Amino acid sequence: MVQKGPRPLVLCGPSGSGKSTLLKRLLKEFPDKFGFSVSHTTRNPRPGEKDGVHYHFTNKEDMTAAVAKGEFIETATFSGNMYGTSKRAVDDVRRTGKICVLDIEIEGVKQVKTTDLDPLLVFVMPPSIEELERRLRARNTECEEALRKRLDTAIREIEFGKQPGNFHIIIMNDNLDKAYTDLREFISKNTLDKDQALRGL
Ligand SMILES: Nc1ncnc2c1ncn2[C@@H]1O[C@H](COP(=O)(O)OP(=O)(O)OP(=O)(O)O)[C@@H](O)[C@H]1O
Repeated sequence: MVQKGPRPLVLCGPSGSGKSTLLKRLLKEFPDKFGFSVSHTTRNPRPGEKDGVHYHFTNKEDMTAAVAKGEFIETATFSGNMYGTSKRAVDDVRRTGKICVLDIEIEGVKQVKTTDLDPLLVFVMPPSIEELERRLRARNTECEEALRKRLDTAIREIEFGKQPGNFHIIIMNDNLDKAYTDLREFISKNTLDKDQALRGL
């Protein structure tokens, strides 16, 4: 059972839409207000990624066993790799009194909606598929095949993101400063608990 605490924040959107960039800015500006739920993944670390910080890096066998034991809130397979949020990862953040931020896939969002987590649901929208491709190419973290898969998936994700009722807000990440301001404003307005309100926003 996930412990009660501040309402979590879910960031979802196609690969390359800017979730990590927005999240990094939020955590940098408000280090004492937000905490990142560290996901598990079976994919290999990218250069610079640290185990336990960016992800808990694991393998399919261990992760499948932990999922079977009911240790995960949501899991998804993406580009051939498993991803998931463990109950412990969310509890670790909630125990500190911070707002727990989850960066998850659409399948994960659907699963989270069936739990009592009750998060604020944010979809980060890229300006276009063409621009998404430009950004992913410039990031230079994927091989051609992985990039193609991400772009194909992005088309379906954008459709889901646009459907009314699937998210509380769609943040258009055309201009990064504008997208960040929109995100901050949304969180500020929707943080109902006065104690966790983002004073000074
Ligand atoms: N508004 C923007 N304008 C231009 N470039 C941007 C903008 N937002 C993000 N980027 C760049 O696009 C790339 C993808 O962004 P980011 O890594 O944050 O995406 P992501 O959604 O977290 O992707 P993934 O799900 O694969 O981790 C990065 O190189 C980032 O610097």
